[in-house]
Amino acid sequence: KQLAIVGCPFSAGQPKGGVDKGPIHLVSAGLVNQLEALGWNVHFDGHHQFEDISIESDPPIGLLKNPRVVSRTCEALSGVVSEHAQNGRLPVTLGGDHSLAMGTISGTLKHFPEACVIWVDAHADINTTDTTDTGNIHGMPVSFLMGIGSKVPEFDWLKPVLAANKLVYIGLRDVDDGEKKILRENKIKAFSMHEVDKYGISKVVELALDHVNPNRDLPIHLSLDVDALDPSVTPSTGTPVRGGLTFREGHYVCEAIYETGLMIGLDIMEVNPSVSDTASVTQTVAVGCSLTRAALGETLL
Ligand SMILES: N[C@@H](CCCCC(O)O)C(=O)O
Ligand SMILES: [Mn+2]
Ligand SMILES: [Mn+2]
Ligand SMILES: [Mn+2]
Repeated sequence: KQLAIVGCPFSAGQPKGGVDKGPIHLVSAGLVNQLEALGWNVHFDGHHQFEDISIESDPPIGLLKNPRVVSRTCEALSGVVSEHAQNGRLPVTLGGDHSLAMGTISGTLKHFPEACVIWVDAHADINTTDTTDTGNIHGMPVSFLMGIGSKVPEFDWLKPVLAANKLVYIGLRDVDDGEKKILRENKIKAFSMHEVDKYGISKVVELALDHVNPNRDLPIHLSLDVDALDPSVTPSTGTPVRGGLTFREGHYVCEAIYETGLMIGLDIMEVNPSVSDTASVTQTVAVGCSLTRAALGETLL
């Protein structure tokens, strides 16, 4: 069992400093040893300093902030991730903000074009250049991966690789009006916190898999934003939203996806060790590590 930890100190998809330090905190909390203890052969060749991608100037394009840095970083990340997948290593990307998913998901889908994506998040991250209110590209990766909305030439390298029927959300509770319209128009399946309350998390995971992976024969890319969990569980993140997944619900999702034996890509995103006090940071980093372990085979018995 081979995996590669791809540490991505990156924050240009959103305005808050600190999320670039997420990967460093996760690794220094012992994640490599923890995964080796689960029997994984872990490839970790240090954090990829994508941010040394020198951009002389990166003025906004419309509302979009840092578009060139985000685009070039994701393009480089896509190559790193697909190379690991090519070499039989499961890429585990540690963010960094969620705009990086343009790189991770295009990278894994290059090698596993029939893969489905399970997006665990408080947010849909599917704004387009026309619908974004903030211009923060971490709120937009899914629209770029699906080729929805007006083209942005800087992102021409990213071809539409994700079909609506291969995407499913779990944990949504803070979706912009423009995004709600996009979800409806594209018939994208989403299990919000209302459905989690209504059906319970195990039924939600089963229904989500039934939708994108009915025969349980397609590879799965799990893209997890730690803000999917309640802020009482993962407080140190840039866009916290009340009413999220409990500690156990978050871990159940990861455990259940591991149990399918189909996971070929994992993203652990939006840990921001600069948000909140030390105790909150320590807790959030510890939960990030335990979610990662749960997605990679750690069991309670
Ligand atoms: N929908 C908001 C918030 C996005 C939050 C992004 C996070 O989920 O990665 C925006 O577009 O700025
Ligand atoms: Mn490497
Ligand atoms: Mn997100
Ligand atoms: Mn989010």
